[in-house]
Amino acid sequence: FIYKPDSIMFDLEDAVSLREKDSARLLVFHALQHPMYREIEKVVRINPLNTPFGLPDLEAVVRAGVDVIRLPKTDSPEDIAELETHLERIEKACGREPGSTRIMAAIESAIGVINAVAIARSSPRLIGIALAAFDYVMDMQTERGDGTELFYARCAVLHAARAAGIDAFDVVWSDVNDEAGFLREVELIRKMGFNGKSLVNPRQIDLLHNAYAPTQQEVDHAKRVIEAAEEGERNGLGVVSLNGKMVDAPIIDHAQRVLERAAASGVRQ
Ligand SMILES: CC(C)(COP(=O)(O)OP(=O)(O)OC[C@H]1O[C@@H](n2cnc3c(N)ncnc32)[C@H](O)[C@@H]1OP(=O)(O)O)[C@@H](O)C(=O)NCCC(=O)NCCSC(=O)C[C@@](O)(CC(=O)O)C(=O)O
Ligand SMILES: [Mg+2]
Repeated sequence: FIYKPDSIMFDLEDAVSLREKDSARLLVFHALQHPMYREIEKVVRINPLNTPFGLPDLEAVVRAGVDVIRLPKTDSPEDIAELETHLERIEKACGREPGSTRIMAAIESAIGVINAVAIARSSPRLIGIALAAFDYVMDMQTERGDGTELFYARCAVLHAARAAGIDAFDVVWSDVNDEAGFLREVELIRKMGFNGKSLVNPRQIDLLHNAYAPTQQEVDHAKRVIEAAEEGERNGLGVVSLNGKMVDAPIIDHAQRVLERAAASGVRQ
């Protein structure tokens, strides 16, 4: 995988026309079992369970070894409970370890945003919740713009994820040729605290990883914080100072996170 994505997502929902739902499902069923995808986290966006395609999608991809189900248009914790009931049954039927299929809930409506906390806390299978903008702005009777239209939804989804201890993923950026616009949006969501973003094109992978990578300056500072903290500990001090600034537990945690992110994504270019 030359692009080094964190995971790969196969879509059976809105990127697949109604006439091609069955053939797409079969393709994904085989792709999931291909050795090429053995090492990477495999996500499948199934169709909603209130359509004729949702359950056949689930039956096929769980048997084929999917890692994470992305449930589109999640409006309530009951949607997750329904998915879980089916997952338990299918895992048992095909001999998969119970609970091993994880869930990412995509929130795409006003009611989904309102219920974000209940959704995020509804299952131990949830690895994260994602905001999906295009359906959401339709529901809100507005349109995609500079992000003002997503202001409340982003805050709500992010807080729900944090309160539940799971990841939060931002919306897709669909104009793949507008690199500057993509980077502006990435900068905003990184500062807000999102763990990342759903992507639609391989050209976006490196840009996103690079924007999330800490700068050399941040890495150097994090190392000095850790050194100062270690020295403080040797001297029995709870709080130490580095260049006149207080270094205490949250600052040390932050420094450790910067170093972890550098180990995962390198240093920003
Ligand atoms: C955007 C574009 C048409 C641009 O085409 P272009 O042709 O200009 O792309 P190029 O860069 O020229 O391609 C260079 C090379 O990369 C290959 N390549 C391109 N894309 C690739 C890819 N995704 N995966 C692997 N490979 C890829 C390509 O095959 C070529 O390979 P090669 O020929 O070998 O050189 C194309 O990317 C694309 O279709 N993306 C997927 C769209 C998608 O997934 N939509 C559904 C999810 S959103 C949604 O539903 C809304 C939502 O529901 C969201 C939510 O729920 O979050 C809501 O409500 O908001
Ligand atoms: Mg959608």
